[in-house]
Amino acid sequence: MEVVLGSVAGWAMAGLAGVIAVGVYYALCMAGAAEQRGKRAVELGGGSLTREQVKSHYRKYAAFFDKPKQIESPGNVPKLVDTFYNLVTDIYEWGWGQSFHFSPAVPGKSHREETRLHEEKVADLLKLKPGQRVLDVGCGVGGPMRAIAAYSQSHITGITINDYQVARARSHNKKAHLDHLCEVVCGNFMTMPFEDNSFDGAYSIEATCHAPVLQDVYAEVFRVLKPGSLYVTYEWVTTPQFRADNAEHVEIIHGIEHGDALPGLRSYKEVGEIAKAAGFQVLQDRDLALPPAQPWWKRLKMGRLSYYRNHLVIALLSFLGIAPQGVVDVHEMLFKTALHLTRGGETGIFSPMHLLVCRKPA
Ligand SMILES: C=C(CC[C@@H](C)[C@H]1CC[C@H]2C3=CC[C@H]4[C@H](C)[C@@H](O)CC[C@]4(C)[C@H]3CC[C@]12C)C(C)C
Ligand SMILES: C[S@@+](CC[C@H](N)C(=O)[O-])C[C@H]1O[C@@H](n2cnc3c(N)ncnc32)[C@H](O)[C@@H]1O
Repeated sequence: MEVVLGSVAGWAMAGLAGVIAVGVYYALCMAGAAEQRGKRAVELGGGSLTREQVKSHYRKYAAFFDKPKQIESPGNVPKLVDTFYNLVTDIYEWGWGQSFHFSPAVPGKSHREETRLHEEKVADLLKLKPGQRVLDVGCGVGGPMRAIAAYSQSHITGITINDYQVARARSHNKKAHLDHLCEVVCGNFMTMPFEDNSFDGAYSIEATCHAPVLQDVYAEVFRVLKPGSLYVTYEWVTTPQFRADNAEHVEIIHGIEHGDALPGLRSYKEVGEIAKAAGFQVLQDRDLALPPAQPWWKRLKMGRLSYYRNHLVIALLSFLGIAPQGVVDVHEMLFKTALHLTRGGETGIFSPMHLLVCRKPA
């Protein structure tokens, strides 16, 4: 009898160990992986930073927001943004996907479909045609670029300040067999390495919010566009509901700025005025987040449970020495900014998709 019980217990233990091993493997390698499974948890790192640099660079990044004067100095901003994307790019790809932006929710559609629709809207607004030369200002790892190139058959050149993103974007372009239509350049969109009047169209998706001086990046886009061409941008702004004398509003906006490397959010009114000051005719100036659009923050809110799971996975990986020290802090910062972004959406004081359609006069 004892022998039988002993062997049953042995099998039960072995079964339990097997279940735990599969669970740990799933948590480390699969859980929360990006929709396109471009990144696995065990591959989370610090972009172009060495493992040893992650913690200290995170501290430096956070310190910027303790001393707002540093952020106000325009020359410091691109470096700060570059550091930020070294810290977050892997986590974004793992937990969100290859397109680093929001999209209005669409009933019955998946996050990937919502994202694609929001990106194809850019191609439609630009009236893109096969063979045209188009600029993606602040291209990330190229999710939008690939969707727009595949949809329009135009040739897209993306620019990003972060060299780790350049490598990621090039690798994704190749894997998607779109490298004949998509190319990526590392550079600062405040001073772009492109000829005057050289593009048939340009767009920026949730990227120019990082510009220390918005008029300067708009002026650069204006310079490189051919006369008569269009520029479409999705801007992060405060809306007419924002009140500077409301403490909760101010806290939400500061939380968004801190967790998203922003030198200071602009208001919905400013962006159109700035585009005009840069020389553009503004053809459309409106918030795509307004009803009948469904909440863009829905996925952010619904993902709350998976963020806790992600946090456990990252803490475990960091404890085991697989993920660099500091990744836990970065993840915590993102968790907090997700709360601020959600509150920004719910209160209606913030939009990540204020649309401008601009034309460089013919
Ligand atoms: C345009 C910008 C980025 C917009 C979004 C793509 C990102 C803003 C906040 C990010 C995230 C917040 C919470 C993370 C979560 C804690 C983690 O477990 C998985 C990844 C997140 C969901 C992450 C994903 C990307 C964002 C939604 C800015 C920077 C101008
Ligand atoms: C939130 S991501 C959006 C990326 C992409 N548009 C997308 O939707 O997936 C912002 C992008 O802007 C880029 N960026 C920010 N400041 C920049 C600068 N000064 N010069 C070039 N790129 C910059 C970042 O490197 C990042 O790729």
